[in-house]
Amino acid sequence: MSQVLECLYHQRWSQLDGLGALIITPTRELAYQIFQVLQKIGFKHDFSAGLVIGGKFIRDETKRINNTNIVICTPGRLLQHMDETFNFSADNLQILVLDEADRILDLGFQDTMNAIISNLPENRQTLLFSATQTKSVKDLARLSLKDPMYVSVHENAAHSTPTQLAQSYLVCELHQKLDLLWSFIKNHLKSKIMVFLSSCKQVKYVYEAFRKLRPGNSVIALHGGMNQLKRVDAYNMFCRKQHAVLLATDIAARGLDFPAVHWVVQLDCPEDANTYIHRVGRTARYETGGEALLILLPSEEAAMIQLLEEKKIPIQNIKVNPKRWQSIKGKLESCCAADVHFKEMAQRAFVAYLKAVFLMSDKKVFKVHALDTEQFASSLGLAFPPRVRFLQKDKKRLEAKQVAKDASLMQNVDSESKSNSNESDFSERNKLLQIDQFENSQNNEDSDRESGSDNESDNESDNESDDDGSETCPSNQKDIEKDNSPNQVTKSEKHLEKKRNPTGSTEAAKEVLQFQVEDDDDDGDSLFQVKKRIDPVISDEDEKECAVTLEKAKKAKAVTKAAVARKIHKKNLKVNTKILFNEEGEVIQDPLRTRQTVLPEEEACDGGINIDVAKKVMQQEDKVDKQMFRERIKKQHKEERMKSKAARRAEDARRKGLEVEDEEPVAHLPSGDEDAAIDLLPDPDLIYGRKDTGTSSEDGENSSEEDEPINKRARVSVSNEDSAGSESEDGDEEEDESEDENDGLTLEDNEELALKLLQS
Ligand SMILES: Nc1ncnc2c1ncn2[C@@H]1O[C@H](COP(=O)(O)OP(=O)(O)OP(=O)(O)O)[C@@H](O)[C@H]1O
Repeated sequence: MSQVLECLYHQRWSQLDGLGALIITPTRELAYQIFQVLQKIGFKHDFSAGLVIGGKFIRDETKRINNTNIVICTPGRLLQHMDETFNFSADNLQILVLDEADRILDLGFQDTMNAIISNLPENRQTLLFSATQTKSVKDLARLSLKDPMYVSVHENAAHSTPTQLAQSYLVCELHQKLDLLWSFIKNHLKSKIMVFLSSCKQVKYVYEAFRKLRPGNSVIALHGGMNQLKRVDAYNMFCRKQHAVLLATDIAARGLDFPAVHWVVQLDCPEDANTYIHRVGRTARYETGGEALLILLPSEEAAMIQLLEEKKIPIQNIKVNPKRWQSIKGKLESCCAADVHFKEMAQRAFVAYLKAVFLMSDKKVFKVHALDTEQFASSLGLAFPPRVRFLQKDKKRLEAKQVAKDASLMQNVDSESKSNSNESDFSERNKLLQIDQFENSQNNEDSDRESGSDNESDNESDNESDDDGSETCPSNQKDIEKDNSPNQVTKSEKHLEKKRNPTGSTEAAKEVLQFQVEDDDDDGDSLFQVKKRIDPVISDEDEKECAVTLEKAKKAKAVTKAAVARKIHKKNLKVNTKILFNEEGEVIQDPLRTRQTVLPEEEACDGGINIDVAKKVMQQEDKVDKQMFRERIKKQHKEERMKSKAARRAEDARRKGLEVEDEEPVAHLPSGDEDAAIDLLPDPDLIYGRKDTGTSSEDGENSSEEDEPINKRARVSVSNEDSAGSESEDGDEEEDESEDENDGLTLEDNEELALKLLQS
């Protein structure tokens, strides 16, 4: 860090010069820690510095990154800025620092780092730091280093780890690991302990389990599946605590400088000796002391210890004091029974561990088929081991290999035993059993030599390692059980069965409760999650039926209206129609639903739809609709009028008897009001129309449209009358009465009456 500050200071670097130093780290925590150190030691400088890591708001960074002199970052986020941030330039870069350089340059970051390096100027100083530095020429070439200088602290030292670090290992079975950890924590309550596990899901589960069981020391979790704020919180909390337990994945293995860590416990075996060195490096830092404990499985011990010795790591074997042993298996079982989420976490942890072991490249150390999965599941509190598909597939692959070997051997045996053709099935079966046993013992020897051995072969290796190692392993009993277990017989029977029926159904399909494994994106470290699935026990017939139904369901397409219409049209099907009947049983024709227009062009269309003709038909139909609508409204109005007229007449008759006052319209005329008088004159149109409409209305026929202006005019006159002070009711009466009057007058009478009125 001081080198970076010094370099820029000597060059009189200013904010206007842009990016001068770039520090890249593999984890966010490490970047955060370096940033904190930079703040401490560089606060008197004028340089601007920025922490550019994932899990933060990129918009804030985008605004500032162009004016930042020292950027501390993780590779992914830096590349994102290089790709997306306008004007981001590293052209003036003076110094590039790769912390934990071997990790940064390994396969996981290869593409990202290549892209980043291609954006950097070649003339720069490059500093690589790591406790396990890469000397790979290929890696150095990628960085375009000229005359690189290698500086090492431990190059000629007797050991590659600090002398003040006490290192030990103990061997225990997989199903005893959690009890061991619990016992260890309970016996070191005043210590600051870091515990390394191989996957996020294991960290999650163990954290949750210990949170429930309360060991008496603070338990903190740190893994890649947590959001950034929680990660920073966990980091800071563990830094502050005098004694606590940090459960972590390898994101905490490198570079992090937690103060005064007493113990580093590696509950799961590190992937290689380098990872071991980085993990134990979290304790015994600078001049302080510390202790490291490595937990190994019997199947891991020999190969791992050999790797550590090759790396000059002094480590001694220790044994557990059985008096201090505490088991939490029962408690975990009850937690799983009480809390389904906890149980699911246990299932995920189970699968994640197996996956981690399965994916390890060093098959001499990591033998996934050597693991006793049933006991492991039970130690996590699970009643049944979840189904792990990748393991099953791998087992099947190995079994198929085995069967092929058996078959070839059987052929030889058959040819030899042709002379004894009268042998019974029973003796043949016995022979097969013997051959099987012979084969197994052969394979055991082979698989001990090979990496990724078969599970059947691991009993012996277990025995060997038990002899070497832990007191806690009840291996003898287990082996006896295994020897007498139905598995051996089942396997030879399976061979026989397979010989008879090579395509026979799998036993796995008939398990009652199984789980399937799927990809999981939310976790950085592990890729799989457990999904609960219940496979009912089904007969072959049911299975066939199911298969047929599924096949049909797959073939069936979604039915659309258009598809139905096409089908109807193709098959000339007649669609159902709705017919209404009245009480007499006659069909009620609904004119709105029947089409009125038939065009000759339409008949010429032979199937299909002619758009132009259809338009014409629609226009015609539209006219018909309008006409029908008008008629319906008129009819309604007329009915209303007739009703109100009848009501008024009845009222009038009640008041005045049957007398009709002829002079009434004139009597209501206001004197001197010419316009009003003219308005009140009988309209010839009205009179003529009245004659027609009057009769027609009497006949119950619809009145014509021309009635409307007449009525309007009559209404206007009434309103004028109203404005002159007369009662509206009377006006209405006048209109109606005049109508009645006019009905009895001839044209000549009306004309005469009009002239008289004009003269007056
Ligand atoms: N000269 C020094 N004086 C006092 N303390 C120092 C000195 N150098 C380093 N330290 C302390 O030693 C500890 C480890 O230092 P640092 O983190 O730089 O080591 P490292 O080699 O980078 O470790 P790692 O390989 O884990 O990243 C830190 O707590 C740091 O403060």
